[in-house]
Amino acid sequence: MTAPAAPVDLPMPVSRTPLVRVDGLVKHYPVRGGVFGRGGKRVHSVDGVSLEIERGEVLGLVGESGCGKSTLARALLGLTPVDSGRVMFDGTDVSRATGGRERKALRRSMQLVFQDPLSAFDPRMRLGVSLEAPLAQHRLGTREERGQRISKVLAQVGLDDSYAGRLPHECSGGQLQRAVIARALLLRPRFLVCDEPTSALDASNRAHILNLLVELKDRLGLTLLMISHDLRVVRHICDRVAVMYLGRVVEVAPRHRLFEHPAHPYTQALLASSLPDSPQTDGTVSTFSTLRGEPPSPLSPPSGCRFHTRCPKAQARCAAEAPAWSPAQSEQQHHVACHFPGP
Ligand SMILES: Nc1ncnc2c1ncn2[C@@H]1O[C@H](COP(=O)(O)OP(=O)(O)OP(=O)(O)O)[C@@H](O)[C@H]1O
Repeated sequence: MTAPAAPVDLPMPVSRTPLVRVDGLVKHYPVRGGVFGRGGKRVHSVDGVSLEIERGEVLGLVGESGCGKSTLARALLGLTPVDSGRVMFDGTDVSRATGGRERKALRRSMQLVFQDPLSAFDPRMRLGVSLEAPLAQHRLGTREERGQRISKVLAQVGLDDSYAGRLPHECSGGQLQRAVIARALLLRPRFLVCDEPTSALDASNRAHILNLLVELKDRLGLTLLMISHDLRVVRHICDRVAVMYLGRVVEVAPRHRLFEHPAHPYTQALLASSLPDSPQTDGTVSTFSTLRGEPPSPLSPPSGCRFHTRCPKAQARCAAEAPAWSPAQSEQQHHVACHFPGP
């Protein structure tokens, strides 16, 4: 099957040494069976995404459910084949790293922190056994050295050695999420993709886990991609934020710029819907319109700007032409893909 062409390339500012660089990434899923199968339709999950993640930063990725965040994350990690585009991790092409040694090195460097701690571990296995598996798979250390490594990562996430002997159901949700993070740290990665790491937790555990991630990032020199539909999570810990809508990134900005001067109407609506009482820099409360209606189907996304069917500012041009990237209000690090950006 021929790969669909990237509908738009989204040229982003090029940093000399980003840890991760994504160029025009496209991932469409074929729909088999059912009424859609006959027409050979495809789900446009990720549709021409380009972005960079700097070393040592926490990049937030936000957007409504189904906009393609997890698909993008899996593609970044080389866990799903892409149709076109490229992911470079520290100079290595992730999608082309097929050699055993290169793939193994990438697997060790890039780790995923799952969102549901309960399903992350085999319920019948003690945590220590589950934690030893990745070390054994990579043939790292003797039995004793693996035990020492497990103790070390457990300590790093705030759990004592006794947790190695526990079954998953003998831990609370917060403790289990710490164990999930410990497992991600076992192989000494440099890049963690955290896919909704706190969505299954209550407010107090959520704050503890987010603080732990920031602390580990600083202590271990990690780079993080923090995926969340919850803007409060992103506001809490991210340096920059990328906003995704229906398979495309529409705005990227440093955190304070995004929350105080959102330029894309979608970002503005997302903020107004999720954080209605959030004060602006001038002390007033957001006056942006909240999100209207449901996102269109990713099986046949709208032409031009994908947000035009829900956008309060939409004009004829928005349906006809996909907007190119431009700096928002001449801010170097703030970029937006919109024909009519701004307040
Ligand atoms: N394996 C798959 N086969 C077919 N369609 C898929 C597959 N995985 C994801 N999709 C579709 O791709 C689109 C993007 O899904 P994805 O899970 O990446 O979005 P998301 O933003 O992470 O959503 P959520 O926040 O709900 O997890 C959705 O329409 C989804 O149904």
